[in-house]
Amino acid sequence: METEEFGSEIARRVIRPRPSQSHKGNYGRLLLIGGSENFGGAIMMAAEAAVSSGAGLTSVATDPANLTALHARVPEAMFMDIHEQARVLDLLKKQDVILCGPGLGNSPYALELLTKLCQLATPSQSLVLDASALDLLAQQPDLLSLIKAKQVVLTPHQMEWQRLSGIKIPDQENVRNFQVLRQLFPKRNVILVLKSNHTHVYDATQERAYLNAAGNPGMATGGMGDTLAGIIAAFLGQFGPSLDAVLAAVHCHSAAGDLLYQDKYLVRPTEVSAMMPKLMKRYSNE
Ligand SMILES: NC(=O)C1=CN([C@@H]2O[C@H](COP(=O)(O)OP(=O)(O)OC[C@H]3O[C@@H](n4cnc5c(N)ncnc54)[C@H](O)[C@@H]3O)[C@@H](O)[C@H]2O)[C@@H](O)CC1
Ligand SMILES: Nc1ncnc2c1ncn2[C@@H]1O[C@H](COP(=O)(O)OP(=O)(O)O)[C@@H](O)[C@H]1O
Ligand SMILES: [Mg+2]
Repeated sequence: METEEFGSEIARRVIRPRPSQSHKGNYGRLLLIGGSENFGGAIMMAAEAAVSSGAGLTSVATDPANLTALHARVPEAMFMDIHEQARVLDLLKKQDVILCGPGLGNSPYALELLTKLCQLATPSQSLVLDASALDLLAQQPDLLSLIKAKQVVLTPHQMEWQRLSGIKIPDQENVRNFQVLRQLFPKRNVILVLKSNHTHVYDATQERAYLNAAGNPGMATGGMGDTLAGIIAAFLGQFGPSLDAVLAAVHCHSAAGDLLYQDKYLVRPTEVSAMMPKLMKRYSNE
């Protein structure tokens, strides 16, 4: 099975100049769910990435311990107490994109909320599942059959994919990944972003595999995946739920990292977010 390499061409195609006649409602309503008391940074980095990548409206359902830091770091984002379940589920209904998982943890409440999310996400919504959400699904794979969302994007690193798919890291090649995706998602409305130093993207609809040409080892820093998840959510909300939007997000995340790596030994995830507006402007004009 062939693997197609992708680079900046996809970002140039997806990211277009914004029309004057537009408002925040046109660029995606996002709900980000995650950030336990101990892992608040993960959902804050995802929120910062989403806002910096052009999301129209970003809400964050997280532990109240993170409220002050979230507002100090990303005042553009709206806060909701993750424990107020009825309010979170009500807010969920009004979203274009829901990202669940960064720093969520694996508490019984996290599993309860993820279960409701799988049940309630509608066919007009996109769902991005990352980090703890993937580990919870590895424990309860039956939840996947509840999902009615239009588009599901899974963003595991290799260890998370091993837990969810049962495929050991050295064996995570194209054919086996597609076999598991078919089993987990009979409707095949899923895109797998399998993260590593050579991130691959698997589109289950077309059964095609793509290889990200950009990226560097300076990006091997905690929070870099949380940042990617926020960028993917923002691109889905703003450019529509498509494979191209996901590929463009994966490319931009790595390309921003490569620009920073030119004169820095390491790349901080928050610097990648800060680079996004400039990078998107450049691609939109090319
Ligand atoms: N500042 C924060 O609050 C952060 C919180 N985080 C959260 O911490 C929780 C646990 O996530 P982790 O990913 O740390 O834990 P995991 O236990 O899922 O995976 C991490 C381990 O997997 C192994 N591994 C093998 N191949 C890998 C690959 N290609 N990429 C990455 N790891 C690979 C590594 O040994 C690594 O230590 C998640 O909820 C996550 O969102 C992390 O995102 C880091 C930052
Ligand atoms: N050596 C590397 N080369 C290129 N990209 C890397 C490298 N190491 C990590 N990355 C990227 O950083 C991100 C790490 O994601 P993840 O492990 O989920 O981080 P976290 O959960 O800490 O936010 C992925 O997008 C991955 O492709
Ligand atoms: Mg991660």
